[in-house]
Amino acid sequence: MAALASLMLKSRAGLLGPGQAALLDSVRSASKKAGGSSKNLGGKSPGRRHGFKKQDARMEDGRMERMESMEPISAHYTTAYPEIQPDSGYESKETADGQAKSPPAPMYDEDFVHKTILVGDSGVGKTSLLVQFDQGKFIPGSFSATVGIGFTNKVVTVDDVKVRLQIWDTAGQERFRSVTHAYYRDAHGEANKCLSTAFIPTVVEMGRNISICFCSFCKALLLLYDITSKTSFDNIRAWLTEIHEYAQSDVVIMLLGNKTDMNSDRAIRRDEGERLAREYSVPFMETSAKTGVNVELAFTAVSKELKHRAVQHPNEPKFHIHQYIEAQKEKSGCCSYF
Ligand SMILES: Nc1nc2c(ncn2[C@@H]2O[C@H](COP(=O)(O)OP(=O)(O)OP(=O)(O)O)[C@@H](O)[C@H]2O)c(=O)[nH]1
Repeated sequence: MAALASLMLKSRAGLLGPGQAALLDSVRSASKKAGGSSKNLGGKSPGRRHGFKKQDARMEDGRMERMESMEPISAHYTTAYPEIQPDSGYESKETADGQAKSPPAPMYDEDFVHKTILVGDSGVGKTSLLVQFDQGKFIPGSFSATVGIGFTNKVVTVDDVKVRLQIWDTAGQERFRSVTHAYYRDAHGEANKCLSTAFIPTVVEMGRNISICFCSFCKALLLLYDITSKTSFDNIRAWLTEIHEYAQSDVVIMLLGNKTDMNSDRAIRRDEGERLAREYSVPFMETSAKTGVNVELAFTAVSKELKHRAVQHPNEPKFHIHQYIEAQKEKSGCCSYF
């Protein structure tokens, strides 16, 4: 509609090109056929809008253009011409009966990519968890440690919207990580320490290193331990300390106790995981990259949290990741905990 107003302004100023003049003519004649006029674009419209006030017609040089040829205060639009729709720039803040209108609900940008990282000691199952989530399979066999980093793009549909995750799989082995010597500059030019950087050995051998600074862009973090490894569980505190020191303060963190299919070799009881998670106020669940238990739920819960943090609709109840996981646990009667 703004485009139409602009066409009419140009028309009055004699600035229309041939194509634009033809377009304006066709809109006018279409409007007439619909029982309206150039003032009233289709009188059979179910929608009523306020707009085309004089201030709407302010020209670039600040002069006001008179708009008598269009209905001055209120006009109708018609659904018979879907290309002619009111745009938000002309929307009034009041409804027809003078009531204040609530602002339009914010839209979630489905093109936005949320960077998510898997961290934890070597061998806890980060790569396996990602493969299970991405491909729905578990590749058994000999363990080969991740070297450097890699990422997988995945789209998760939550609440009918698409949440794009870029999931980074990091190397758990210390020799592939450097925590203390890397810095990044934030949007304000401030130097900040990195949570973790990954060195890719072949590049390092060539005298250079490529480092990825996770804390500068990471929106969510899945922190894993292996329920059969006490060491990996004990190291969670160090990981969380590091995360809290270096990561963005609003990063979504989830603690996962992986390899629940190996219950007979369990070294860490479920309630120990729950207690640790409570201590750090992070959601927790036990997973198995082998059987797939809770793998999807972990990523869905994080996606929902990210989406709700990105945009909160005014009338939407606040999302609580803990409650969501608890509810899913009740639904499935299975295996997710805090
Ligand atoms: N039984 C069982 N084995 C698992 C599970 N997850 C991973 N594994 C096995 O554990 C070993 C290590 O798994 P990875 O996924 O490579 O571990 P990682 O955390 O990526 O290790 P790094 O790359 O060194 O950081 C592999 O032999 C996997 O097959 C699981 O849920 N259950």
